[in-house]
Amino acid sequence: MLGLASFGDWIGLLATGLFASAQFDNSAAQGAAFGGTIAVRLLPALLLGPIAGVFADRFDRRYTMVITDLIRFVFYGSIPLVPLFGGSAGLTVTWATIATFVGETITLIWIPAKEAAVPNLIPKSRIEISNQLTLVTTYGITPILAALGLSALTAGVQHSGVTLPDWAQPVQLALYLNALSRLATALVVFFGIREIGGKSAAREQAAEQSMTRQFLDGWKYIGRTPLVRGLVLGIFGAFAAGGVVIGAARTYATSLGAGEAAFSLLFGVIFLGLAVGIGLGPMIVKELSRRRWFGMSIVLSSGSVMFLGLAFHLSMALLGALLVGAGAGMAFLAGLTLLYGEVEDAVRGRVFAVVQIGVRMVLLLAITLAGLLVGLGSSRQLDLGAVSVDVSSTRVLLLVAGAIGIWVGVGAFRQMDDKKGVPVLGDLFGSVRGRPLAPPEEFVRTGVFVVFEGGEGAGKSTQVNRLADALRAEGRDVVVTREPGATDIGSRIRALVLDKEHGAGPSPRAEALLYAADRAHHVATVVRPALARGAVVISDRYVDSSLAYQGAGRTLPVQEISWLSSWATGGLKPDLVVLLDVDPGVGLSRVSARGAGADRLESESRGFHERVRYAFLDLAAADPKRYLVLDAARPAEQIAAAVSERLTPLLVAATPAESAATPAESAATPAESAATPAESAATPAESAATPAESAATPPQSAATPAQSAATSGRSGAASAESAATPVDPAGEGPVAPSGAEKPPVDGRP
Ligand SMILES: Nc1ncnc2c1ncn2[C@@H]1O[C@H](COP(=O)(O)OP(=O)(O)O)[C@@H](O)[C@H]1O
Ligand SMILES: Cc1cn([C@H]2C[C@H](O)[C@@H](COP(=O)(O)OP(=O)(O)O)O2)c(=O)[nH]c1=O
Repeated sequence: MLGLASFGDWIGLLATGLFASAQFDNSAAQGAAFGGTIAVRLLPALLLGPIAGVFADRFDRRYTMVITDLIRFVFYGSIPLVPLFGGSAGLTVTWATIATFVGETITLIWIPAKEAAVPNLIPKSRIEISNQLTLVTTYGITPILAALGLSALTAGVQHSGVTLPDWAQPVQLALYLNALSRLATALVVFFGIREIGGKSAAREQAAEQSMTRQFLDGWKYIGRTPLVRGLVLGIFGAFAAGGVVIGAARTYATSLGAGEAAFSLLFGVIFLGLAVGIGLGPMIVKELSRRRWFGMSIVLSSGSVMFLGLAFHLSMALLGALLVGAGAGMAFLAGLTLLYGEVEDAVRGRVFAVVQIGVRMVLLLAITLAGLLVGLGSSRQLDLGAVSVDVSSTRVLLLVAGAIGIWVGVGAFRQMDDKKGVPVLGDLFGSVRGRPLAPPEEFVRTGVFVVFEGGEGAGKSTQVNRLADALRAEGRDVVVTREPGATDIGSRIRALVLDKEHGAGPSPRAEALLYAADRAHHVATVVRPALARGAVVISDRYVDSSLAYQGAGRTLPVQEISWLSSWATGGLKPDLVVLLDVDPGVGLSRVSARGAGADRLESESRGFHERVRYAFLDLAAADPKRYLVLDAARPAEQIAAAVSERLTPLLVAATPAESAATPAESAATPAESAATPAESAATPAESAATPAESAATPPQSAATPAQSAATSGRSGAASAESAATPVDPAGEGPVAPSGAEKPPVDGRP
C-alpha cells in the first residue's frame, strides 16, 4: 500500500514538472517551468519541516495520516481540473505550483507520522526486511516504474491514433492516479490500521509540554545521542555525495564523450545499484553489525564517487555508478533500520522529520551547487599516451565530494562503532563468510602463556614438566595444564573424545565442538585467572591441536575450526608456542613403548598423523615470531635448553624489575617504569627473585590497564594484543600474525 503511495509520489513529481513545462512553447520557458515546479516541490521542507516532527510525536498518528492524505487528495486532484474549467496557461501553472506546494508541505507531516508509527507495528527482527521492501519500492523500483509508466502511457496514446478528450491526456491521468493513491492510503489507514495511532503514556506526557519545548527536546535528543547523531550526519553525507553526482551527471557524461544516452544510463545504473544494495546487501553482509555496516556503506559509496572522478571509460563510470548506488542503498537501509530500532517512540517523529527534511535540503543544495560549480569550470584534455582523459571541474568536484563523503563515513563509523577494537576488514570478511568477529574479552594479562604442541609422543609432557620445574626453582608462580581434560568438565569431555570404550566416538564436527567446549571452560577457569594474577601458564596443547587434528586430520574446514576456537577462547593467544616436530613413526613408537595402549586418535592412520604434522609446521611458518620449532628427536636436555633460552626474554619483560621490587611505587609512576625497560631487562635475577611480590600486585595492575601495558614493553604488548586481537577467521588460525608486532601503549591495535 505504501509502495503504491510512493509510486503516486514519484509519478506526481514527474508529471507535475512535465505538466507545467507543457504549458509553454519555447524551450527556455519549459525548462524554467519544469525546474521551478520541482524546486517548489522540495522547498516546503524548509518552512514546515521543523514542526512536522512535533506533529507526529504530539498527535494521534492515524488521524494525522488520514487528514493529511485527504488534503493531498484534494489538492493534487485539483491540478488537472484548472484548464478544464477554462483556466489560462498562466493560471494553470500558478495553481499547479500552489497545489504542489501545499501537497508537499502536507507530505512533510505525513512522512514522520508514518515513519514513527511503523516500528510499533513490526517486531524488531522484521524491521530490516520491512525497510528493504519500502525502500526498494520507493527508490529502486517506483521511480523507474513511474518514468516507464508515464512514457508508456504517452507513447501508447500517440501510437494508437485515438484522440483522447482533454481531461484524459496521459499526464492528466497520471495526476489523477497520484491523487487517488492518497485517497486510497487515507482509507486504508483509517479503516485498516487502527493501531497505527500510537497512544502511549510517554507521548501523552510529552504532549503536555509546549510545542516549542517538544521541538527543542527533539534536537537535544539528537545532539546528545551519539548513535543518532552519527546516523543523521552519515545519512546527510551520503545524500550530499549522491546530490553531487546527480548535479554533475550531465557534464560528467559529456566528459566521457558519451553524451545524452550515457547520462540516462548512469542514472539508471545508480538506481539499479540502489535496488541491489537494498535488496541484496543484508544477504551479503549477514550478521555484520548494522552500525558498522552503515559507516562502511557510506565509505563505499563515497569511494565510488571518487572512482567516478577518475574513470576515463564509460564501463568504469557505470561500475562506479553502480557502486555509488549500492553503497548509498545499503547505508540508507542500515541507517533507517537503526533509526527505527533504536530511537524511542516518543521522539521518533521528530528524528525522522529532521532526517527527511535534512535529506531534502542537502540533496537540493548539493544538486544546485554541483550544477553551478560544474558550469563554472572549464575542462582540459590530459594526454596519457593510450588514453586521453578529460580533466574538468566536474571530476575535481567528484573527487572532493567523494573525499568528504569518506570523511563523514569514517566519522559516523567511529561515533557509532559497537565493536571497538575489532579489526574492520577482518570483521567484514568474516561476516560475509557467516562468522562475524567477536569483540575480544576484556582482561588484563600480566602473566606469560606458553603452549607446547606436536604430534603423539613428541615429548610435550616431558618438556612441560622440565620447564615447570626449572621455573619453579626460580621461585616463579607456574601453572601446568593441558588440553583436553584439565578441568572436571574437561576430564569428562576428554573421556568422551578419547576413550575407546565409548564405541565409535563422536562424529568429526561433534569432536571439534567437544574440544572447543573443553577449551572454553579451560581458558575461562584456569588459564585466564592464572594469567591475570601474573603466573606463567604452561599448557600441553592448545588451539593449534584443533587446527591440526580436526582441521587437517579430520579435514574439516580449518577456517571454521579457527573461528570456533577463537570464539571459545575469547581470542586469547599464547605468547610462545613450542612446536616439537616429530616424525609420526617415531612419535607413535615412543607412545607404544610407554605401553599404555593407544587412545582413539593415536590409533588413526599414518596419513592422518602426517597431515597433522604438516599442519603444525604450516602454522608455525605463518607466524615465526610466536613459534619455536624444535626437532623432537634431539635429546630432551637440549630441547629444554632451547626452550628456556627462547623464553627468558619473555619472562624478564613480563616481570618489570621495579614493579616487582616496589609495586606501589611502580603503579604510581608508570612513566618511570615504562622508561626503564633496559634496566628491568638488565636485572633478571632481581625481578625473578621476587615473584611473590609481583604475583601479589594484580589488583593494581588490573585497575590500570593502560599503565600496566605501559609498564613494560613486552607484557604491554602481550596484554594489549590478547585483549585487542579478537577472533581471527582469516584462516591463519587464531595464532595468526596479527597484532603481534604492534605493541600499542593504550591497549588498542
Ligand atoms: N627428546 C626425547 N627423546 C627421546 N624420547 C623422548 C624424548 N622426550 C620424551 N621422550 C619419551 O617419549 C615418550 C613420549 O613422551 P611424552 O612427553 O609423553 O610425549 P607427548 O606428551 O608429546 O605425548 C615418553 O616415553 C618419553 O620418555
Ligand atoms: C587439544 C586437542 C587434542 N586433540 C587430540 C590429540 C591427542 O591425540 C589427544 C590427546 O592429547 P594428549 O594430551 O597429547 O594425549 P596423551 O597425553 O595421551 O599424549 O587429543 C585433538 O584432536 N584436538 C584438540 O584440540
